[in-house]
Amino acid sequence: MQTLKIGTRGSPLALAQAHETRARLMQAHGLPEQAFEVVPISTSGDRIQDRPLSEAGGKGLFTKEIEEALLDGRIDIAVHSSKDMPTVLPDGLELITFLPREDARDAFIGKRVKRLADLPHGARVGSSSLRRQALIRRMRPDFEVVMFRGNVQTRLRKLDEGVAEGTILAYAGLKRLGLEHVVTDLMPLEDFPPAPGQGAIGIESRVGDRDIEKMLAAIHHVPTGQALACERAFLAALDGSCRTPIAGHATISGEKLSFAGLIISPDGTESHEVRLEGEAADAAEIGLDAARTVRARAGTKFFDGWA
Ligand SMILES: NCc1[nH]cc(CCC(=O)O)c1CC(=O)O
Repeated sequence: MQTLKIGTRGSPLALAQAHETRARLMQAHGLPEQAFEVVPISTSGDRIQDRPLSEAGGKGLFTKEIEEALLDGRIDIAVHSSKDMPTVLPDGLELITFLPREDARDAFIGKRVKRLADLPHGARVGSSSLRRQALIRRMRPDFEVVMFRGNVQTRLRKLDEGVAEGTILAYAGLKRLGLEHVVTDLMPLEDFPPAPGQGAIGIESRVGDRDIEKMLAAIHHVPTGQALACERAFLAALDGSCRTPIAGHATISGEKLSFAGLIISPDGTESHEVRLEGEAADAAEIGLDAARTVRARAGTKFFDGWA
């Protein structure tokens, strides 16, 4: 039998996610480890460390080289953090397989205090995500947000060195790395809504590759797929103005879906929220509807300021 090649980035988180995917495929199909090979691929996003990704070219930076390998047949599937995936994929590729979502919340890591709200006036908080920066400023305009990139270990070192007094990261990523012990608090979904796709591992494949599609169908988690369809439709409908921080989170309960979305100015002073419920089967329409609603609430002037 040929080995199935699983492509992903070379970061510790990407490799952990590829290994989780392999374990689920082994379990679902009764296959040995040797039936799979994890292929690490370096992307432009991994190489650019000195500026925010939103300035360097955005999300596609983490996927381009991996998608080329998938289209060339050097790998058979690609494992991604769904959050890092652009809403429009290259022709011939699809993102239709999702593993059961991990906790989607953001986590706070404080050096001296446990909670973000307990930091003293004027404290420095590290983050390079536009969404987190804006949400931090909305909660506490007195804080100074400092640029913080790099992997978890680098960020923890920066806290030790006193560059900032706290930072915010996705809880899901920390859990997958076995680092949940560094977390001092979890941010509530209501005040600090996560990015669309946060916490969900997505598996990209070639359109029409029947054997692979069948193999992946066995590990696909339907409710996560529905939540992601809603969140990604919301994001896609608002993406035109890519400097606007966007949050969106859908939860599924039986046949029902609840969605909460938010757009916020980078300085945190103006934000617009939307909440919608409906049938899980209409996930994408709910996301699109939510985007229309929030766009109408915000007015066109909202997007003009920093687009
Ligand atoms: N942009 C980096 C990125 N992409 C996915 C995760 C975490 C895992 C996830 O959300 O599934 C992270 C790190 C972070 O935001 O802290």
